[in-house]
Amino acid sequence: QVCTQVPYRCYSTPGVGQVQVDMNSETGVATVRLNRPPVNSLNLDVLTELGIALEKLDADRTCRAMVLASAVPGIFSAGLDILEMYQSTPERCVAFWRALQDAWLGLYGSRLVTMAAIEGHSPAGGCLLAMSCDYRVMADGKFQIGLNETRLGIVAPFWFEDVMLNTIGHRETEKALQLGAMYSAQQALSIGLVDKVVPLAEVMPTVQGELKNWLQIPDAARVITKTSMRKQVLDRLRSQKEKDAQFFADFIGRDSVQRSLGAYIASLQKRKS
Ligand SMILES: CCCCCCCCC/C=C/C(=O)SCCNC(=O)CCNC(=O)[C@H](O)C(C)(C)COP(=O)(O)OP(=O)(O)OC[C@H]1O[C@@H](n2cnc3c(N)ncnc32)[C@H](O)[C@@H]1OP(=O)(O)O
Repeated sequence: QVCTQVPYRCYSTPGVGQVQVDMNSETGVATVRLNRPPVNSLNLDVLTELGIALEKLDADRTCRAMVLASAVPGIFSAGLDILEMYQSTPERCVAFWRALQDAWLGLYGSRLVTMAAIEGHSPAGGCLLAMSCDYRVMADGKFQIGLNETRLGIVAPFWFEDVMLNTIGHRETEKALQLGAMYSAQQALSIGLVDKVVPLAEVMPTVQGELKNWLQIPDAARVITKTSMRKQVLDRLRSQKEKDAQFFADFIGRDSVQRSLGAYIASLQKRKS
């Protein structure tokens, strides 16, 4: 559904879609909010919606920037939906992985200025989304961010690794990935995983302020520069998408990986009781 009120255009019905897009055509800035309570875990549907939303914004010539945020308080995104990887079928796994690849290629390769407003926890796939933006502002306090895959007994794929390498460098990435490290906002700031840390209520105003700097730069020059910086990493996945999807399905289907995921799900539930 599309609402036509100017200057806002909504690509989804507010409060209904799992990926809500508000486009302000006066400023050229779109706000994309993940909206899948309780934790914005990324399943096949959300990833497909996100991929389509990014594609539409990229094609919208009035759009110059996108803020990626959450409609769920306290959570940016809990990462990939673990239930998509646990006791699934190989066919579903491949479809799920393709949707993730496409959403990521759309985000990392976007011509728009992209900013992550991290107003909550951001593990694994959530951290990947944030790192794939051009700039990150995170709320100070109890929230954590990082690629924690090894703690689940799974492995961050090479393109997650590439994005982290390009964000925080080789040494920090080696430690972060092996340990499955989760960082507080202040720790994330100190290693360059986020660009600014502010109180929760200041995250959005800070993002809007920073956007002004980015939007002063002529789009064409900035986009050529961004493409040149990111092309190698994008091409590495583009050239082996099917192989990567098949590898994911095979890896996830292993008994040992399924056992690890089962134990991790149980530990999440136990934490609550
Ligand atoms: C070689 C390469 C080959 C390929 C190898 C494979 C590569 C795969 C790459 C993987 C990337 C990933 O993103 S893997 C995903 C990693 N994500 C995580 O580890 C996040 C785990 N979640 C948490 O830590 C927490 O939930 C957190 C996000 C901080 C929020 O804490 P809260 O206390 O607010 O909420 P909780 O009570 O814990 O969670 C609410 C409910 O949501 C569920 N839940 C939480 N996270 C979930 C998730 N990611 N997927 C599904 N469900 C989730 C909980 O179980 C609860 O379910 P109920 O009990 O039913 O209510």
